[in-house]
Amino acid sequence: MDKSPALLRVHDLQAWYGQSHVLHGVSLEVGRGEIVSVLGRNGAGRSTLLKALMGQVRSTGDIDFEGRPLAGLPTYTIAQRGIGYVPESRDVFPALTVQQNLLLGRKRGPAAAEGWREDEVLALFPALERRYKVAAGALSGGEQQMLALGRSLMGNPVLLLIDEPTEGLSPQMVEQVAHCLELLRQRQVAVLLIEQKQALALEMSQRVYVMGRGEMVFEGAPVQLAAAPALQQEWLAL
Ligand SMILES: Nc1ncnc2c1ncn2[C@@H]1O[C@H](COP(=O)(O)OP(=O)(O)OP(=O)(O)O)[C@@H](O)[C@H]1O
Repeated sequence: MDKSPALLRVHDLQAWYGQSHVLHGVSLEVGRGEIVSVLGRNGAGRSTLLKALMGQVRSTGDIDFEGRPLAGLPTYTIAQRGIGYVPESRDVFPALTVQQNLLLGRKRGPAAAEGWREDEVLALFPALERRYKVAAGALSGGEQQMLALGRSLMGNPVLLLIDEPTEGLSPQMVEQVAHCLELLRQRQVAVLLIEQKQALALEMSQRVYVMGRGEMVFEGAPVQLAAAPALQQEWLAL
């Protein structure tokens, strides 16, 4: 398949919560500037995959980013290497204002001259601009999700791991997230996306993985998945 050279290479990733073995040898690649989605039913292990990449759950396996190993490094160092992470949990500092949250995002990622400017991030998410001086804890859930995404851009990531960015958002905000993904693509920021809205994920992605019970069960182009109804029925239908 035609794709850019791998930016992220994961091989035989296993992960556990206590005694519970959740990832059973996951392998995947993300090319430089590539948007890749991981689809699956609830509980398939997609969020755990992102957490394992960020060093937040007990795991084994090889993880190489820009040709250097990542496994075993602390989350802070992984972020400094250029990987941004937007978890499902609306990860903002509630007592700090929108502005302060965005500025903290700048400190999380690698220092670089060509980072996202604050005004560019605010232009993407007008609700944040309107509430610039408001404490993040007073924002709606959807606005907090926008802020978490905006803050991760401020860290100037090379690769963004995004977990269900559109969950619970209004249609207008979903459009803003889609526009954000489009800009990431244009700027050659790679994305590993978990997205429950399958049509959106397929539209935005160059490649798709499907996960089932802690393993990858499909890898291919969105059109290949669309042409595989039996596979969709087995691993994606509710
Ligand atoms: N903190 C935890 N402790 C124990 N088990 C967990 C924990 N978090 C998730 N699990 C279990 O790990 C498995 C994978 O969950 P995970 O959240 O990665 O799935 P997912 O594909 O992201 O689906 P969802 O959208 O429901 O989060 C599930 O069986 C889930 O119950």
